[in-house]
Amino acid sequence: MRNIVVGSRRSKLALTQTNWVINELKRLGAPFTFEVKEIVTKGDRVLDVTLSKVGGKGLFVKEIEHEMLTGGIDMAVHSMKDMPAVLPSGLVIGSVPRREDVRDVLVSKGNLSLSDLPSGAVIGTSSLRRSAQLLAYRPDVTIKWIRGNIDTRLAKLKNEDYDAIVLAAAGLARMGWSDDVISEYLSPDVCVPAVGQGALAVECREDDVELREWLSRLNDEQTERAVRAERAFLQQMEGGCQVPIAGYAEVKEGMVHLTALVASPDGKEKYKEIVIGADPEEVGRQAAALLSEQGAKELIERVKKELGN
Ligand SMILES: NCc1[nH]cc(CCC(=O)O)c1CC(=O)O
Repeated sequence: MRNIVVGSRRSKLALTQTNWVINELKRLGAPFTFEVKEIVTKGDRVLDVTLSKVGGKGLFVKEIEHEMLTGGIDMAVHSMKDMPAVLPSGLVIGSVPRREDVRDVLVSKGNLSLSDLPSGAVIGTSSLRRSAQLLAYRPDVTIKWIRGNIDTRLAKLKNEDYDAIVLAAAGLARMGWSDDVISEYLSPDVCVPAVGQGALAVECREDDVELREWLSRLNDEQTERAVRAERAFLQQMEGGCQVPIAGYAEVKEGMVHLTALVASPDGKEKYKEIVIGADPEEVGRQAAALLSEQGAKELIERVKKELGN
């Protein structure tokens, strides 16, 4: 029986997601044995600065992809949100399993909602996307950067001077936290989720026909089409991690409904559109074109220049 070596980051979330996929494949009857190989990525080593400053989302997947291309591992499970819009040649996303809750959630001291937090409240996040949208809704709160995995952030909320933090509902659920810790599910109208949020990407070599056959059985077509639209939008915007970008699609009666957003870091400038269509990539490109026309492209160029690249 073929042994599939599955590369995974060492974090509890990564290992949980990896083991979930392995168990699903076993349940479907895949004729493989599985072995998990832990890989420490640059994103895991650099914990002291915001991600946007050290090179963005590619940090969590680059080393894993290198091992896959050189045969050290056969497959890897990533949070879709951490995947750059374009994959290296020779690798594919072999499966997009059914998506978890896509929403961001507020976890606050005293169980207060975003509108009930007092003026000047300190909210912890290290996501430009979240901070821009929080500030757009509540310009009177203070954003304070916070890093570390989900458990670390919850501990920091308890022990440090944060009044609230924002996390992905999906991460909390996968880590086994009860929704009792959640003070408010933020509506996608208030905080548009990140491209790929709540979804997984199972990556493998393009020419691994045998493994792809089994991965395809774990694929959820609606999630896949939604994520394709979001990622096509992300690719067109080419904003990297430096500008707040959000994209969230749903498939309803066969049509892809994409909400796309680009904002300034202070949340004062905001471009947002909903595009509906049958072809995911086309929907993503259309959303990018619409926002660009309105001024999002100029905003991205301006922010890049201000940051000196
Ligand atoms: N930013 C890191 C990250 N990458 C994936 C998740 C878990 C949720 C998901 O898959 O969207 C998280 C934690 C979070 O944002 O709260």
